[in-house]
Amino acid sequence: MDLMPNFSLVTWLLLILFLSLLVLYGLWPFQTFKKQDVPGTSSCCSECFEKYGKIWGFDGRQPVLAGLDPILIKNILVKECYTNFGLNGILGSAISMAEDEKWKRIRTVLSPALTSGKLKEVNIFEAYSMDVVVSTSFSVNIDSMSNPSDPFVTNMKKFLRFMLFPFIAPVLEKMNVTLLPSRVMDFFKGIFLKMKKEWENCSRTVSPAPVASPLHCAVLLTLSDEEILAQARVFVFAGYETTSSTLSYLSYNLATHPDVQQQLRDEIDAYLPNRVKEGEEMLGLYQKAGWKQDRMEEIVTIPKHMVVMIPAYVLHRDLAYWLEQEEFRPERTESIDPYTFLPFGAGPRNCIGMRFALLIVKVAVVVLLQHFSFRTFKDTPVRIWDGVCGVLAPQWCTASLSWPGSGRP
Ligand code: HEM
Repeated sequence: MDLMPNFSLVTWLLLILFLSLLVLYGLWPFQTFKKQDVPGTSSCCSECFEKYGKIWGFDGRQPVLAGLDPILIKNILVKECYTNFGLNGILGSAISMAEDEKWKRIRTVLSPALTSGKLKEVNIFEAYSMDVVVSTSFSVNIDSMSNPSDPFVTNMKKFLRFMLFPFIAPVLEKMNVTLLPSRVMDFFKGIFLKMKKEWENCSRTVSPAPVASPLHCAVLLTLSDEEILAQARVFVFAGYETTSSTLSYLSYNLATHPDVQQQLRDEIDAYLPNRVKEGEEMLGLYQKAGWKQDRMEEIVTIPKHMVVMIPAYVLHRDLAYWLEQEEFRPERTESIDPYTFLPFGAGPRNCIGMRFALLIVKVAVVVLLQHFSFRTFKDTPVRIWDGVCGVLAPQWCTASLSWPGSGRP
C-alpha cells in the first residue's frame, strides 16, 4: 500500500518550502538563548538569574541579549567598545552610525566643539529644543513657535517622523536603500551648501566666527562634505526629541510636585536674582540607593554580531539599585554608580551632546521658572509611565519590578 499522499510536484515543493521556512524562522532562531541556559522570551527561571546575573534574551532571527548587570554594562559600553546598528546612504557617515576608525576620527573632530567653553558662545536664550539644535547644527535661526510653516521647520518635522528599523538595516544596506525622504534630504543639503560658503568666508575673515557651531569647526578641520552633512542631520535627530521630551517630563514632574518646584524657584532666585547665568549645576536627579551589587557567577559567551541591549528604562527602576524608584526625588544627589544610571550612555560612545543638552534644559527651566509656574489641571494623569517596561522585560517586569534573587522586596 502506498502511504505517500498523491500530491503534485508543485504541492510537494510548496510543502517543502513551508517546512523549511518553519524551521528557519519558527524553530531554529529560538535556540540561541536556550542553548546557553540564558532566560529568554520562551523560558524563564530564577536559577538562570542566580547563575548569570540580570540578563535575558529575546530570541528570533536577530537574537537580542538584554542586560542590567553593571559589570556586563561596563564591559559592553567601555571595554568592548561597541557600535550601533548601521544605516546606509546619507546617514551612513553620521557619528552615531560610523564604526571603528571612522567613528574615532569623526568623534575627535566633533568633541572639541561641544566642550563647556565652546557652549558658552552659543546663543541659546531664544531656545527650545528644535530652534537650539537647528541653530547649532546648521547655523540657521528658526522660530518654530511663531513660524510653524517655515520650510526648515516643516522639513525638520518630516525628517523626525522617520523611524529607525534596526533589524532591517542590513537588508536596506544591500539594496542601497535609505528610509529618509529624498526631498527632505535635498532640502538640508541645499541649506548646508549655502551655509558652508558662509562659514568658509567667515573663517577667512572674522575670527572667532559669529556662531560657535560644531559644524563650523568640522568645516575647518578634516571631514568631507558628505560627512559634515551627515553629522548635522544626526545632531538634529539625536538632540531634538531627547531634549524636548526631557523638558516635557521635567515640567510634568515639577507640576505634580509643587514643593520641589518652589524649592527650585527659591534656589534660582537666590543664585540668579537678576539674570540667567549658564551652566550652573542646579539639577541633581537621582541618587544611588545603597544597593549591594550582584555578581555574575558564570560567564556568558556573547557571540559576535549579537545585538546587546541595555534597557535603561528598566535599569533606572530596578529596586536593587533604587529606593522609591518611581518617585521624582531631585534631592538624590549622592554619587551614582555610572553603570546603573545611564541617561546619556557611558564609555567612549556616550552622548557627545550631554553638556549641551544639560545646558539647554537648565537654561530653559531657569527662564521658565523665573516667569511662570507649572500647574496640573483636572486631566493631568497621575501616572504616565505604566506599560512601557512590560515590553522591555516581559517576564520579570512586574508592578514592583523585583527580580528573582535581587535581595530586595
Ligand atoms: C536630554 C537630551 C539627550 C539625551 C537623554 C541623550 C542621550 C544619548 C544616549 C543615551 C546616547 C548613547 C546611545 C548609545 O549608547 O548608543 C547618545 C548618543 C549621542 N547623542 Fe545624545 N542625548 C541627548 C541630547 C543630545 C544632543 C543635544 C545632541 C547633539 C548636539 C546629541 C548627540 C548625540 C550623538 C551624536 C550621539 C552618538 C555619539 C557616538 O556614537 O559617538 N545628544 N545620546
